[in-house]
Amino acid sequence: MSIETTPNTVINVTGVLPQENYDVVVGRGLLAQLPALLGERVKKVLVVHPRALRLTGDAVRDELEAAGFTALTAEIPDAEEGKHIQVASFCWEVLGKNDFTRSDAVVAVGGGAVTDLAGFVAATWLRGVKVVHMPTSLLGMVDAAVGGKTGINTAEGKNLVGSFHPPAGVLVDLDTLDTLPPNELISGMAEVIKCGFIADPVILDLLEANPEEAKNPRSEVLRELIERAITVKAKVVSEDLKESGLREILNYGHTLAHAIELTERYSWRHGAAVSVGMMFAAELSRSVGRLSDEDADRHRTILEQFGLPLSYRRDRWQALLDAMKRDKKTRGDLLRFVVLDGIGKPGILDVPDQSLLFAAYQEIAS
Ligand SMILES: NC(=O)c1ccc[n+]([C@@H]2O[C@H](COP(=O)([O-])OP(=O)(O)OC[C@H]3O[C@@H](n4cnc5c(N)ncnc54)[C@H](O)[C@@H]3O)[C@@H](O)[C@H]2O)c1
Ligand SMILES: O=C(O)C(=O)C[C@@H](O)[C@H](O)[C@H](O)COP(=O)(O)O
Ligand SMILES: [Zn+2]
Repeated sequence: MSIETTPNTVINVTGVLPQENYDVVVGRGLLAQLPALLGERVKKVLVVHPRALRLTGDAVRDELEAAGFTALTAEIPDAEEGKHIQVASFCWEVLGKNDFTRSDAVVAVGGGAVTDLAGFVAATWLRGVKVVHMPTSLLGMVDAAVGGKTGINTAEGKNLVGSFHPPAGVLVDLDTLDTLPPNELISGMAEVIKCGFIADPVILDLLEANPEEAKNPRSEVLRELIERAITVKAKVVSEDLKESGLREILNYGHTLAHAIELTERYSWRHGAAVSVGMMFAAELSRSVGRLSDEDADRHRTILEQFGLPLSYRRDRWQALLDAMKRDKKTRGDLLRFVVLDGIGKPGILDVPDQSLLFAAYQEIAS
């Protein structure tokens, strides 16, 4: 009798220099690949994980110790609480007290908040050490762990401090999704849906045809969705790591989303905010005649199908506008939005006239 196993999928990301190329491996039981990925030069490894993933973090540390590394763990606060300068400072202290050198490494085990924080710590320690991401949330797998954006939040907004620091590799172990709470899976689905709207319409077809399977961590449908979304992201960041143009499309829905997250003091899941942000971007695209009614309405149907939020408070407009002025795509007084000219056809809309934004917001305000 033979046990059938699906082979791992490897998606390559091209770096600025050939030695900066890396692989995103998608499969099951991938922990054994970590030592080789870190390489022989690395002697010490800091495994960064949140409280909720203590057992997984310990398992990673034990695997590394067994392979001959000196490995230690840093347990950080959960979710957005972890993306804080004091948490980065705590990690720097651990690295300093344990004499981590430029040939040592950081491994992130957790959702997007952990990969953002650990990536930032790796980017800044001694001006840059190796980082490997082991994302454990859907959102981390399809988005945060790939592409090298790292960062923390400040009192003024989301991800306002950070750097581009691509990982040496990403291990997307689908087994970790078994313990992910369902609402977190739905949050990650918003970024999958985003990839469908900006680049890969097959994602939307798959979601519409298989809504239940898409939510099943063990299904082949979810695996295909994950691989397709990673492929979208990998292609974009391979062309434009530092967001000088094309990469802005990955920010579809995010201008309003980040403003909502700040206004809600990070009590909203990132994907939920992105869902409302995409509704807004679709309305904006429709209002300037760039997106058809049919394509704009498809946002509502798909997002609703997954129980993602579609609207936000009418009375918060001024606070949202103030926060959006600090979005990274803003240039001086000019707010800029990723819009759609059709499914899979993203573009940029410069908005000097705020009444246009207010009108689009009225369409999604509740
Ligand atoms: N750098 C990027 O390119 C990029 C892209 C997208 C999002 N992000 C950032 O990622 C963050 C959102 O990521 P997220 O949605 O993964 O949030 P998260 O990291 O806060 O994780 C969500 C929750 O799920 C828990 N969790 C994660 N994996 C688990 C598992 N396997 N089992 C049980 N619990 C688990 C976490 O402990 C947390 O409570 C945001 O800060 C966002 O800004 C960054
Ligand atoms: O990778 C990117 O580029 C993205 O925009 C992906 C987004 O999903 C992600 O939330 C990212 O962290 C947003 O970046 P920011 O530069 O707007 O903070
Ligand atoms: Zn995002």
